[in-house]
Amino acid sequence: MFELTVRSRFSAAHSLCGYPGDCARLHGHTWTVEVKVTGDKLDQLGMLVDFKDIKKQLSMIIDQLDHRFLNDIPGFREEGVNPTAENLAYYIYKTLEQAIAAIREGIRLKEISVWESPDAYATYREEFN
Ligand SMILES: Nc1nc2c(c(=O)[nH]1)N=C([C@H](O)[C@H](O)COP(=O)(O)OP(=O)(O)OP(=O)(O)O)CN2
Ligand SMILES: [Zn+2]
Repeated sequence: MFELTVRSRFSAAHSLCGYPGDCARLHGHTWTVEVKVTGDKLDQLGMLVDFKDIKKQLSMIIDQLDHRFLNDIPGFREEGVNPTAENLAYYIYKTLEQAIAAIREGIRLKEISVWESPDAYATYREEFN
């Protein structure tokens, strides 16, 4: 099994409704997003999948989040979901899942991690048999 990892960053504000402290107020982070992709077979170039193809998918979702108020993004606002690191990891996973699998047969999105700061991050993954 091979595993590829690509990271990117974006800046965005959020507030955590109902949070018993400062994080309920408007504030921002430089978020880091990490994508992990797995699969068994390399292509004729010796790649599981071109990093560029993963970066392209990641940059599309990053463009939708960068310099935004995350609470206003559909998926958070409409559902009344707080844009925590956990919920962002889930949101990005669900947004990228199909597009990553479509890059090449036999590869799949393993997990998404989202850092709020260099010291704190959340990961979402789905278990497959
Ligand atoms: N499980 C989670 N806990 C917290 C989240 C989260 O998304 N998931 N988010 C927050 C707030 O967004 C908060 O801004 C982050 O707080 P913290 O990690 O403490 O980061 P700071 O930059 O404020 O660091 P300090 O060391 O506290 O100054 C809170 N919890
Ligand atoms: Zn925060």
